[in-house]
Amino acid sequence: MSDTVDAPVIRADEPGSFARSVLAERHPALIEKVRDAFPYGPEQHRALDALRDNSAEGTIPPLAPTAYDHDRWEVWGREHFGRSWFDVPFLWAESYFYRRLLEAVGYFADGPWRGIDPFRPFKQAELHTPQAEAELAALDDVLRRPAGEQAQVLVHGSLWGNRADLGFRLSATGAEATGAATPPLVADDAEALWSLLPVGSPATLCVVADNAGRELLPDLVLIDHVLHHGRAERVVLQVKPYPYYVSDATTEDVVDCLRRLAGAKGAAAGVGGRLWAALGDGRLTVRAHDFFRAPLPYQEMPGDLRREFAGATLTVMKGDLNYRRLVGDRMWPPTTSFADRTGYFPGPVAALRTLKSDVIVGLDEPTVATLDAREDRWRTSGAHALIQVRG
Ligand SMILES: O=P(O)(O)OC[C@@]1(O)O[C@H](CO)[C@@H](O)[C@@H]1O
Repeated sequence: MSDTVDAPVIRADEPGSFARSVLAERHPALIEKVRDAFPYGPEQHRALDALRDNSAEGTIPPLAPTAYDHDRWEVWGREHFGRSWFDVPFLWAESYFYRRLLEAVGYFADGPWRGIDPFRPFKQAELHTPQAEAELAALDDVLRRPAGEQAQVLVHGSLWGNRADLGFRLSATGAEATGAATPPLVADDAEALWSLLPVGSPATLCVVADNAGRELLPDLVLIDHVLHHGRAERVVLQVKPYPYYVSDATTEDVVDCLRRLAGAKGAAAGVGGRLWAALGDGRLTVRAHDFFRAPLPYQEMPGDLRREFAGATLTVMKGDLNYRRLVGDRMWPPTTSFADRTGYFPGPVAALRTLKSDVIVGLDEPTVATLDAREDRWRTSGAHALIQVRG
């Protein structure tokens, strides 16, 4: 690891970079989308205007001393307050932007808007699109196939479901946004993943969720498969403790998805019913550890979370943000070993991720050469995906 540990931390200081486009283009667009989705009052409009102006040009302000979780952000933000949003680590800047956005809409304040998820309308709409309907109907066929085939299809469903996040679609176009064809994976350790969960083993699977809506639905279907086919005795689903990165799943989103499944027709309803029962008898647990909304890499996880991961037979990290936190949000040479980068992780870990930011490790030379030769933006377009496992 030591030869690559100095890979540059990703920041948004370079005009034209992906990170810059997220802060300078996606974030202002998101503020307007949230503003339009709710009948907010003048105070919230003023706060949203202030956040828009500040995050475009200003320096990063600390939270007010009376703010919810002020003390934690004082520590997390010590080195960054007072600097430009573009000069601090990209991971930190995005995370703090979401914290400030919640503040602006009154999420933490006493009053009627407390606890109202500003992204909920978008997450809910996703559950009722024709695509979601078709994906649920397709389960009638998929769940009749042999178990091994189901496993293969469902892991890909969960993987490509990651392409569906709203933050990504705020700037993606064409095939990137609609998610047309799915090319071969740039790394595919699916076999290693399933070998860690043999049928009949007393495994505990931990799934660290990413997005709600159209990603969480296939995640839940995959979890049902694992429990129903005896590949794990227990599953722990980790979600975010508060709304984050637009579409990230919270407990409320899990409940919405379960209701959607249970209320669907055919095989999907069976999945919903089984998962509902699994929550009732403790085979499935939902947790929302506080660290999942920290602006930090998993290498800095606290002891209790470390112990939790250590107790799992396998931890599956869903999505791009979890990948960045898992391997470190740096410009690694793409052939850097995934096993080395995740060596600190306290147990077997798998990443299921579509490529939507600059970070990438664990590729072989020929794959990198082919991608470089064919596409300018293969790291960030969302057109490619991977399954990587460290056993
Ligand atoms: O974790 P997800 O949902 O797969 O992806 C989230 C994400 O693509 O959105 C941001 C840009 O809006 C990226 O920086 C980030 O990694």
